Amino acid sequence: MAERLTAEARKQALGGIPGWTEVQGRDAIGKTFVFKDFNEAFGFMTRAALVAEKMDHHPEWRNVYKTVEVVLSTHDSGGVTKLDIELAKAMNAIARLTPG
Ligand SMILES: C[C@H](O)[C@H](O)[C@H]1CNC2=NC(N)=NC(=O)C2=N1
Repeated sequence: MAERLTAEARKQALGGIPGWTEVQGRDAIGKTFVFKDFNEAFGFMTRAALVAEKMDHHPEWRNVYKTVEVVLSTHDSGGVTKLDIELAKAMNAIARLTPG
């Protein structure tokens, strides 16, 4: 099982992934992506879902029209691990290919 990052390691990792912040009240990270329209938002989710499934690491997320709210946490470990950081980076890379 992946190990939870220390608060310090989490903070440092977040510094390298623009837009991601700590979720208040739980050991998780989050980002709200805003795209041009629903098509772009859902395209992002489709691409991200394929990566998540390949990683066997799955997001908590909510889509309303062109906005996708994402929360990442490693449920098996009860907090943020390197898997969440990897998926967050992958999502940022995918979002760059999905113009908002
Ligand atoms: C059995 C399977 O590998 C686990 O349940 C995986 C699936 N996807 C997961 N996703 C997330 N975000 N956290 C997990 O702990 C997790 N565990």
